Amino acid sequence: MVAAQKINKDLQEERDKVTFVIEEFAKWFYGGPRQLHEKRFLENYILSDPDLQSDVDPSYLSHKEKYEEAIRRVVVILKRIDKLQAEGHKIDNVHKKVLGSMIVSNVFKEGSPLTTHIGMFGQALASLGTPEQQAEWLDRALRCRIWGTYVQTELGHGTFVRGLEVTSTYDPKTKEFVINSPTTTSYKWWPGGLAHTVNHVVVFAQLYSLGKHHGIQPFIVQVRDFETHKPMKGIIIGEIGTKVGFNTVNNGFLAFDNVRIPLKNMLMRNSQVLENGEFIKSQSPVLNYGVMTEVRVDIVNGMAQHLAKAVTIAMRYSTVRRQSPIDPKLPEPKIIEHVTQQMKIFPAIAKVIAIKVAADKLYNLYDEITAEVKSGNLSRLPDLHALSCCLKVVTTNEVAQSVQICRLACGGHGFLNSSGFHDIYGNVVAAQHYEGENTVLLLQTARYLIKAWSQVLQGKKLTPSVEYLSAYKSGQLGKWKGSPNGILTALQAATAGQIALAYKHLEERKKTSSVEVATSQTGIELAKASELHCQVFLLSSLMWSVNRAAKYFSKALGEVFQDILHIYAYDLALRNLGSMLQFVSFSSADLEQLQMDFEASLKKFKNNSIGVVDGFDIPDSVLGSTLGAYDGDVYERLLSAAKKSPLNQEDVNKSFDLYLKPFIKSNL
Ligand SMILES: CCCCCCCCCCCCCCCCCCCCCC(=O)SCCNC(=O)CCNC(=O)[C@H](O)C(C)(C)COP(=O)(O)OP(=O)(O)OC[C@H]1O[C@@H](n2cnc3c(N)ncnc32)[C@H](O)[C@@H]1OP(=O)(O)O
Ligand SMILES: Cc1cc2nc3c(=O)[nH]c(=O)nc-3n(C[C@H](O)[C@H](O)[C@H](O)COP(=O)(O)OP(=O)(O)OC[C@H]3O[C@@H](n4cnc5c(N)ncnc54)[C@H](O)[C@@H]3O)c2cc1C
Repeated sequence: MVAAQKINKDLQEERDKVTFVIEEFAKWFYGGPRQLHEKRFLENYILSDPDLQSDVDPSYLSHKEKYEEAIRRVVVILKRIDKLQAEGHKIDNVHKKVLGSMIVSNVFKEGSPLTTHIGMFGQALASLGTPEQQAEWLDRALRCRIWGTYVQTELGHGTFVRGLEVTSTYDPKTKEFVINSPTTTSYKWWPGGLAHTVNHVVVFAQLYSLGKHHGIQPFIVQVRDFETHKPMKGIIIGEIGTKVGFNTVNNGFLAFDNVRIPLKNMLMRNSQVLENGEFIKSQSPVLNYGVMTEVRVDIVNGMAQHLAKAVTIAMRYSTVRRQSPIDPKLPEPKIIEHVTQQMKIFPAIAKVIAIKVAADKLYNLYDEITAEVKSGNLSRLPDLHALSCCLKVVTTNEVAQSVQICRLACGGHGFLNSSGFHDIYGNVVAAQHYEGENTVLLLQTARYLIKAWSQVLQGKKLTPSVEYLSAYKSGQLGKWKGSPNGILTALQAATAGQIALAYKHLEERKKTSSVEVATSQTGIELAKASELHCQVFLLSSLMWSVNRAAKYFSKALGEVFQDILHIYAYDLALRNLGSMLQFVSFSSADLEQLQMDFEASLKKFKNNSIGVVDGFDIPDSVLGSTLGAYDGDVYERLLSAAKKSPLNQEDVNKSFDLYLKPFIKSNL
């Protein structure tokens, strides 16, 4: 298909310079040839459905119409998936990821009202429900015959889950729970799909039984009638209004007026209530937080894909766009020739790879540790929690910033909706808020780091992700070397130094305050330490992966990975100089050299930059951008998109006769 396209000649000229086989890179990026093949098959199979070929640009629709169009598209896709499965094509986890983050993000530019159904409601049933409960609800949920969402946050509390107000009180006489929202602040608020889409919820509420409080527990509640879709008795439900993005996610509010549900509707894989009201405690209260952990892991993977879209747009546009002669005797260059443009885009390309590699490692860790937890071994759960929290934060923050930079790198045209940046940005910044507020999650990782430092002080052995703290304590880190490996050790020294300082100040504060107050007072340093620890993880994972690539891939691709690693490491070092200067000794010559090395790495990568974004393998139908299409036909696309504006469907708008003309006349 691509071969038949007429390609912009500047873009072709740059593609001709690429030194590696793009297909080899794409296979690596998607986890292997099978996965790449399946991804392409699914994208093509779903997006070619005639009912998705509508010429309607949803950004011109009203809020209500956008939702209705999103639901229409949901059903088209669900039918398509049903057909595929009926033909014997198994939808596995790989496909779910593809569906979740690529196709869905383009078909539903502002998010899908069913993402939390698949990603959270289904997951809650699978991980919190007993086998009997799964038999009753899970299969129907997976086949989308019931729709649900994950209802935790309230108007008054999102972060502090233990502070939620909705109550679930067991009535042993009727063997029912009574779910109630006692105050305005106890209204459930935010869940995706809640407002007008779902008919079930997994709701988190404070459990009371036989007059005793047993903390936050999950319950399944039907909120709308199967036939009429009207709210069930005692259910007050609606939508929370327009947002910065995510406008088709149908986020809702929900209150319960003493709603009765049967005993079997408490999800009892972990804790249980017996018929007589007796409460059986789970192995750990945090087992009920498992769905949040899983989604944090998914978010990291999603961030690599969002940024891949943004850099594909910025890179292709920068190859097609010509502006401002560099040498006055020569024609205007492609804007990618300006080194400042390379400085904006190439580190963002490197970040896609670093985040993808970290997400893969996190998925592996998630799978290993979840299997251990299922067999009753919770010992490594804190490792997973600490890593998933800080990675969720740092990747959402970094990607939000990089998407902005890519948008700005496209000049004025980047500000058009048709460029695609607006929707990518809306989806990314939403993730800075949801699934745990970013500062709060950094502080969770910090708890782990402080414990690790205390173990170092006691001479204990640490888990691999924090082993560098022992190396710092024994004076092995802190000498500057300008290689990626040297940057990693410098960053490790800065992180360990920051943790040691936070620990010291925490201990000092503990002399006059409680642990909790002292921890809160030390929050700024703790959050900084977590952020740095995450950067250490990202860089060390990338180094590990690039070294591995040298063994498994062609020499040409191995070199590209090396170039990417260098750009990533130099950029990271330059951005974190302040933190490193406190704990590592540099000369001004070292810093001058770092800047020169960074600039040289941009130059070295330049010829392969277009090849890498092509290797992200994002078809135009998924990218949805006038600036970033494969053929580089930017100006025709901009014009054609503008012509579709509803305002352009008539020569004169009625506001002229209604307002402007009378005004001009009245002032004569
Ligand atoms: C056609 C369609 C096809 C469709 C196909 C579709 C395919 C779809 C594919 C799927 C794609 C999906 C993509 C995503 C999209 C998502 C969309 C948006 C979703 C947004 C959802 C949300 O937004 S949903 C609400 C999230 N709301 C939070 O996120 C609250 C944060 N708030 C807390 O999470 C707790 O409140 C907080 C602070 C920890 C304190 O909890 P607390 O007070 O109980 O505990 P403490 O702080 O006292 O901690 C006590 C000890 O527990 C430890 N610990 C705490 N948590 C732990 C944990 N999780 N695991 C282990 N350990 C944990 C801690 O480390 C301490 O350990 P230690 O004592 O040893 O230090
Ligand atoms: C787009 C979107 C989709 C969502 N989807 C869902 C969903 O499907 N289901 C669901 O249940 N929820 C959902 N949520 C809710 C979301 O999970 C919460 O908004 C999020 O966890 C943050 O909690 P909060 O709003 O209470 O923030 P707050 O905690 O009120 O944060 C406000 C400020 O207070 C600070 N702060 C709070 N506590 C601390 C602390 N301990 N230490 C230091 N600073 C602190 C924060 O850092 C922040 O700066 C969604 C939210 C959004 C935006």
